[in-house]
Amino acid sequence: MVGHGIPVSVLDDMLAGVRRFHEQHRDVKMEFYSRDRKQPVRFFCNGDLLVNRAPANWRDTIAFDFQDGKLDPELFPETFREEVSQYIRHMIQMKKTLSELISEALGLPSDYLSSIECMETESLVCHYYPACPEPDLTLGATKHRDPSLMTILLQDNMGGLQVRNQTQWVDVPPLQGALVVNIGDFMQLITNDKFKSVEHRVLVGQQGSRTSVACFFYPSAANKFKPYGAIKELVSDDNLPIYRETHVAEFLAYFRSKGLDGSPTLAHFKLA
Ligand SMILES: O=C(O)CCC(=O)C(=O)O
Ligand SMILES: [Fe+2]
Repeated sequence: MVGHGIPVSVLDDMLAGVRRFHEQHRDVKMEFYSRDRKQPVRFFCNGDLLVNRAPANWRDTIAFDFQDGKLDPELFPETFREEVSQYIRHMIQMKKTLSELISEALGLPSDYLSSIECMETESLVCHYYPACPEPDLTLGATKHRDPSLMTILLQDNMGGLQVRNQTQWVDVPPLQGALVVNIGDFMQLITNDKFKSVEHRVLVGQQGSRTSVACFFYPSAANKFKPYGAIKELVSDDNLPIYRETHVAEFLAYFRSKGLDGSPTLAHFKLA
């Protein structure tokens, strides 16, 4: 979908900021290095390394965890503080619009998804995929489905993102000024398969590095342990719930315990 309402310069500034951060000397970035998820701003390499038996992800990431849209900008690296602040404001705006559109597409009142507070918290991850001398031996990101409700993705002009359509991997070519919106597994769970999450991966290139920014939306911090299951209006006697209820804390813990190994998260929550 085209990022209407978001000036292209905001997207370009964000990508340039992400690149600036990652291309600094390692010592500067190490100030933010952490593998502790409790750190709301953290820089790490190959996030999955310690759990995943699949090939390593050829990328570095700086992540920002916003709780209900809030995170003190003082914690952001100065290198792109303004860009992150501006970008997240636009993401929250766009989330509101998409939340209404998705609610309507489900045949529900437009404020339905906002009323159940399922997309109040944002996790913003800013990736850098270095050029790889032997790109056939690895992947930028191994195949996975996002565990979020929805993800808004911004990519630079290098290409490499692919989505799975049945048995084929299909390129998602970069388009300046455009954002990609992915449905995540938690949305599939609450919509009882009406909206399906998309499997995707990122190839690495030999020529030049790639930057991208993914904004994942999750339930409000206050609802971390609130059970979510199939939306009542979407189930009936001939359309029974497919998955058991779960809360986002459990869902993410399960997702993280297996890493980006490509195995389906939702299978674990399926009712017999
Ligand atoms: O870099 C990309 O285009 C995709 C990143 C991604 O899939 C993720 O962070 O979950
Ligand atoms: Fe993803």
